[in-house]
Formats: sequence, C-alpha cells, structure tokens
Amino acid sequence: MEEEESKNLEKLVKWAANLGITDSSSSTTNQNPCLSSSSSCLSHTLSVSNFPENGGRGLSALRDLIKGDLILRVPKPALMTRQHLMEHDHKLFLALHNHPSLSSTQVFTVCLLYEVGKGRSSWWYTYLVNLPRSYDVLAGFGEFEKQALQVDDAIWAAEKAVSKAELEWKEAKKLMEELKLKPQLVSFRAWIWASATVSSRTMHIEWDDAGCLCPVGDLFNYAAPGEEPKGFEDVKGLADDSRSLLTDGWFEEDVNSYCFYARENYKKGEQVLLSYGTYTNLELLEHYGFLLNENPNDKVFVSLEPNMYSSSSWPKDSQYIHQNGKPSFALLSALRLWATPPHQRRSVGYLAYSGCQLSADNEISVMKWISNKCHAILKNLPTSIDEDILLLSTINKIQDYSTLNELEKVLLAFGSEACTFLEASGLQSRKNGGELLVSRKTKLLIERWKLAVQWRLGYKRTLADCISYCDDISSSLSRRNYGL
Ligand SMILES: C[S@@+](CC[C@H](N)C(=O)[O-])C[C@H]1O[C@@H](n2cnc3c(N)ncnc32)[C@H](O)[C@@H]1O
Repeated sequence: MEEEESKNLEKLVKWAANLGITDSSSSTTNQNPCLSSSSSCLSHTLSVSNFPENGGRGLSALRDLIKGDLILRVPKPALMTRQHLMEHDHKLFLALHNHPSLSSTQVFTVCLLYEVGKGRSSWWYTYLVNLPRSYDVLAGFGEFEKQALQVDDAIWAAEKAVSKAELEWKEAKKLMEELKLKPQLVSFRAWIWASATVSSRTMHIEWDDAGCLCPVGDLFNYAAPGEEPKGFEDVKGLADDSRSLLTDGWFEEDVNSYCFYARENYKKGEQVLLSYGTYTNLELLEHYGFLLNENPNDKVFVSLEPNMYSSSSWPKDSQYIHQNGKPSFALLSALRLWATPPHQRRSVGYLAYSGCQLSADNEISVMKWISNKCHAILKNLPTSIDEDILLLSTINKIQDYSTLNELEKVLLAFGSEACTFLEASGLQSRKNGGELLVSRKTKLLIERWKLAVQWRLGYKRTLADCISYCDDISSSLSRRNYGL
C-alpha cells in the first residue's frame, strides 16, 4: 500500500471509531475502540489488510472467529443514505424535489458526486478519500474490451450496461447542473465511477431501495455463498425472517446498527469474507467489476431450439450448464422430454420432472445433443482455450511492465488481438527520461482486457468440461447397454 493510502486508512479507522463503528462482540455500544497498537486495526476482531490475490484491500481476523460471531457493528448515523445526505443539505433537498422521475439509485449517485464536490468540507471526506479511484464494471468497458468477451450474450450484456449508464447519466445531468457540480463531476466518467460505487458497495436497507454506503462494512471482500448455507439458519434464531441467508450482514432495528456476522470459522490472520448474494461471473463483472475462478453460482447458457423450450414447462433461466460442466437439472429434464416422441411425453413426464433418466437411448441422444452443441459453440469462437491461456499469461506479464517499449515488444509478437489492444489503448504515455511510461489509463485497460479474457476462458472451460461429462455418460451407457 502507498504511504498516502495507508495514512488515509488510519484516519478512516479513527473516524469510524469516533462514530461508534465497532468490531467488539459486546452488544453494548460506545466501547473504546481503536486501543490496538496497529493503526489499521479496529480493536478486537478486524484489521484492514491487503490481499492481492483475493480482492485487494479487505479485512482480516485479529483473532480466531467462530461462525455466527458478531464481527462488526455500524450505527445508523454512520451509514451514508440519501435521507442522511438530504437532511444535512437544504440545497440538495430542494433540488431533488424538482426531479421526482429519477430512480433512487440515480438520485444516490448524484448525491455521492455532490458530496465529493464539497472536497474537504464534506462531513464524509475521510470516508470518500478512501473509495477506490476506478472500477472495472461492464458499464466502463470500451469497444475493445466488449469484443474481447467474444460471446454474444456477454457482449450484449456489456452493451446494455453501457447504454443504461449513458441514459441514466443523461437523465440526471440537469439535476447535476442545477447543483452546480464542477464539470469533471458531471462527466460520464465521473458518473461511471459514482454509479459503480453505488452498485458495488451499497448494502441493503429496508427503508431505501438505493441502499446505504456503510463505512468499514464495505471493506469486506466477497466469497460466493455455498450451495447450501447449512447451519447458518440456526444462528441467533434468524431462520424465520426475511433476511436472505445468502448475505451475512443486515440492519438490526433493536441496536439501530448494521451488523455483520462471521459466515464461517476463521483463523487469526485469515481474510474475513462476506457474501453479497448469488451471482454468475458475468453478473459479478457487471455489478462489481471482478469475477471468481471458482464460482459455484456461475452458469453457461446455451441457446436451445424453440421446440426444446416448449417441450417442458421449465423456465429458460433454469436451463444452463454449471461451472463444473454438469447440465442443470432443468436442462436435462427438458431435453429428455424433447428427445421423447411427442405422443409419449405425457406418460413419462412425471419421471422427467423428477430428474430420472427415461431410457438409455433417450439419455444417449440428450448427451450427444449437448456435447455437439458445446463443440459447435467452441468452434465458432475466435480463439481456443489454449490460446486464451497463453494470452492470459502474457497479459499477466505485461501488467508488471512500466515502459511502453517493453509492453509493445511482447504484444506485437503476440498476434492480432494484442495489436488491436495497442490501437485501442492509443498508447497514452508521457515522456520520462527518454522512456515512454505506461499510463494509468493503459493499465486500467489492460486490467479490463484481462477480466474479459478470464471470463471467456471460464466460459470455454465450462463447455469443454460439459463435453467430457456428456461423452463419458454416453460411452458408459453404450458400453453397458450395447456392449459398444
Ligand atoms: C465492497 S468492496 C470490498 C472492498 C474493496 N476491496 C476495497 O478495496 O474497497 C467490493 C469490491 O472489492 C473487490 N472484490 C471483492 N471481492 C473480491 C474477490 N473475491 N476477488 C476480487 N475482487 C474482489 C471488487 O473490486 C468489488 O467491487
């Protein structure tokens, strides 16, 4: 961490402690936090640390933690909400009343930019200077990064994210001008930053669907909820309320605070992670600007023919391939019915809907259909898995380069996509002792390119694993039934 960054973090921790943000497990408020010798520690439970391979800045355990332990409490007055910002600024309050058609998140995004515009005089300054300077969410993808996703559905999702952001920005511009925001805060770039802050850092609250920004609570990095959040439902009798068991933090009226609980046991020094909910990798990229190599909630959708969808009543979004290559329950069930002659579907429907195989022949034709489909998709994509692996290792290498000469040498030797990158980056540079340094903008572009390649590689690996899975099943059925 840079020196300035760590100083800002120290100030944040002190500021948070003064507001009663505490990681003490005691339920009484106004502990005396920040007694720890280390300035990035809250006091008893958590410390701000860096996890380069796992989300960057995050929170580590200062002691062994037990699943279900209360690990952080953030009192309501320390939560940044639209209501809080409006109540403390009459000009903002009046201006917002003239724009009732803006959505709650558009309003919160404007509020955030307005607060940033106050600079040091903002009550939130210590919090705001610790926000990331940029995000890699899909809405910030340019043409090059969008195309690097390669898969139509993903390119379409990125295009939709960009056009949604543009539309929301245009709609909110009048309000921002009325509030006399500085031109750089009215820019589309600033909008992407603020809306990504809102989408990637806000926590759910009952009284405002824009959510709240939760100092310190928003330093938890993400771990996907497991398939079965077993056991957690027993913690503190929470099973019967509407709080999603897929998240580990919520607002509690009785203590007037946002409370966070350990989702599993942690050893001292380990990173404490939070589940923000269930997301595929494309959704993580869209809302948070990162993805997981291992994501139990990732899904690959393959397009089916209309008569395949209509042969069963499974919703389209339940028919997909899991990250490990296994077809989903609904996809198998739908295809088993589709591969059954229409006049027999009624009589075997109950078996198909309960997840049973219908016959060896039926199963083999389903497996062959899926396998062929995956082959066809892979064949139509511009690069293979091996090429993507090689490209990814090259991108990892160039991320460490500081001069454009080094970067260009490697990329020019690489091939067409790398050359397109060089064009797209415009080689933003500045002279320094005769060397052209890689600019911050180019580094961000490399990071987004890497995410796009990681995403498409994950997609292709899932298809390849699905081919192996289906081929194994059809050959073992053929052997067993026909001695082939
Ligand atoms: C709520 S913040 C978490 C704290 C954040 N690392 C920070 O420095 O402020 C969410 C952001 O952290 C990053 N992040 C969280 N979990 C991650 C993970 N498992 N892998 C990579 N990045 C992650 C993403 O940039 C995401 O948008």
